[in-house]
Amino acid sequence: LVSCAKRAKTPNSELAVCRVLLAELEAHQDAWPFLSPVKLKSVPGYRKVIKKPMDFFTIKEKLINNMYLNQENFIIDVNLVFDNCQKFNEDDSEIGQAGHRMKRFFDKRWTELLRKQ
Ligand SMILES: Cn1cc(C(=O)NCCCNC(=O)c2ccc(F)cc2)ccc1=O
Repeated sequence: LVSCAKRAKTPNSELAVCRVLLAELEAHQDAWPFLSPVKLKSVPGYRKVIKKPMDFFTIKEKLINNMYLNQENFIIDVNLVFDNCQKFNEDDSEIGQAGHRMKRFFDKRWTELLRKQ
């Protein structure tokens, strides 16, 4: 028998993992700084320092509107949230600490979910 070709992951099954993971990020107790876009008018300097703002609500919108072609683009946006946070906030600040905890959580869950696929 010819061995069946490795089943290609269809984009929607790839993105299903992204939806699961985003829901877990949003439910995390340290998610509060990232749930909505940083208010550029009320956070002095943010607009100048952070060239590509990103947040979990925007990521959810992009998932719903099929703006991610694959998991990679989703991961890039999630990491943008954490990279922006590290750039703008001191490591020992409230928001800086939340960002480090959220990044550790994301990295752990992503590898767990990917190993399962
Ligand atoms: C990532 N980042 C966030 C802020 C920031 O000021 N973010 C808003 C905090 C206030 N938002 C809340 O407290 C909140 C939001 C939603 C919710 F469901 C419960 C509480 C500033 C710099 C920065 O780099």
